[in-house]
Amino acid sequence: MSETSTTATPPTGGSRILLENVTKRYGSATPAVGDLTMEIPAGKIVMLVGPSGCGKTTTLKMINRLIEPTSGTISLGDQDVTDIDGDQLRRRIGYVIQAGGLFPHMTIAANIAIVPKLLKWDAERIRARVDELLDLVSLDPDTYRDRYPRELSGGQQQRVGVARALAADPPVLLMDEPFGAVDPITRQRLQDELLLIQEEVGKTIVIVTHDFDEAVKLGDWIVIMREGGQIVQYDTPERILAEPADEFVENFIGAGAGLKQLALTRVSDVELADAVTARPGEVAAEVLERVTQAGHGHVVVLDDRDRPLSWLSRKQLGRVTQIPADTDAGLPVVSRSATLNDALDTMLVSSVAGALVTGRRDAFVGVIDVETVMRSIAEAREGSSRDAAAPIGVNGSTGSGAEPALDAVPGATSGAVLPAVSDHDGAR
Ligand SMILES: Nc1ncnc2c1ncn2[C@@H]1O[C@H](COP(=O)(O)OP(=O)(O)OP(=O)(O)O)[C@@H](O)[C@H]1O
Repeated sequence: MSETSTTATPPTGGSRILLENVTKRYGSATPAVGDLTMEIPAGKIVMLVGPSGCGKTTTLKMINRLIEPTSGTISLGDQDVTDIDGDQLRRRIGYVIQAGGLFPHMTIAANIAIVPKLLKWDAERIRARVDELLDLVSLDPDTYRDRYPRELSGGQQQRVGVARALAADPPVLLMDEPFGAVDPITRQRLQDELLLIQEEVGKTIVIVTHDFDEAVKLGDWIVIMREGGQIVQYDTPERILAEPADEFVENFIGAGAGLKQLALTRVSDVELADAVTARPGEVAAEVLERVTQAGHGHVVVLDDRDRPLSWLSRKQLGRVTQIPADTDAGLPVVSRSATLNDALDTMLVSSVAGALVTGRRDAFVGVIDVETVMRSIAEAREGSSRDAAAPIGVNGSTGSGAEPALDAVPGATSGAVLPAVSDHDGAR
């Protein structure tokens, strides 16, 4: 059983975003963002990282015109965003902020329905869309649609924030430190979920983060910025780790670049093992027979939505007459979008040196064992440098006028990094 997280063509597609010679001054002589030209490829996740105050949020908010650039142009697909009314524009660009930014006096359903209401969708269409989105972000619609934000955990609120941003199916999603306000375990889960959602929706996503590890995990591409919105390096996570552009990037990556490479391989990139499965209520002796015939040591018990409930050994099966419906709270479960790093962490608590792997809506897809992880890590190290096309990212003139395009020559740029351009696929 093996699956892959890579889709060559985005399912619904996002729009390419292009910033051309964009400058933002807030008043002082030094601009917050100076003469930035940057392409965000359609259907990809681009991470903006850099130290506090370097201009990440300013860059992000200029894309949906929450901040107006002092000069330069920004286009979405073929359209200059300054030609689009600000409100109209923001309906076409989903925006997610830390802690979800939900309106406390509105129910979850009403929060998600804000843009569809503005777009005057009829009530039935809105209701259906709200339920569809709650399901997409793994919240049960019947349980959550009528609750208020204060009745949800931080992670759940953040999920609703993502659902709200996706409500009118915008081609672009902007996220400002979306997972900054939740604990590390919830953050890992939300990151995994975002990757699974992206497999379904294929949006163009720009995410601001302080966290380089998050950038490595989520990004098809990473933009490393320094003060003034200066691009220091714009490349794939693999190449930034393998070939940091300079000392600033090295310092930013921090210690353990080798270990961080483990975060580049996902559970979905490796071969998963099959498992024998059973449902609560089945006769234990019959299940034991299946397990024995398959030459396995365990059975995975699944609920009616294929979510794992428990992972029983032959010994445990021998002690019961019927398969129990109990949920094992300590079950080692990992999403298929999780990194091998996450998987190893999870396995440490598992007595069978493995973990159960789940996909969309927490449905069981297979088993990953510790040998597979170790083998994949060794292979990933050997073959880490793949050629991938790099988008444009420079400060200063591109030297080519209106179209600072993919054939721009690195030597023609002033100051920053314009990586080599080759075939445009397969960031990971
Ligand atoms: N409304 C404003 N008025 C004046 N200066 C501002 C304003 N907003 C941001 N700045 C300045 O512009 C620069 C870039 O700020 P920005 O918020 O874009 O940085 P950032 O990289 O997102 O930082 P952080 O990671 O801390 O959020 C900073 O020096 C900041 O002080």
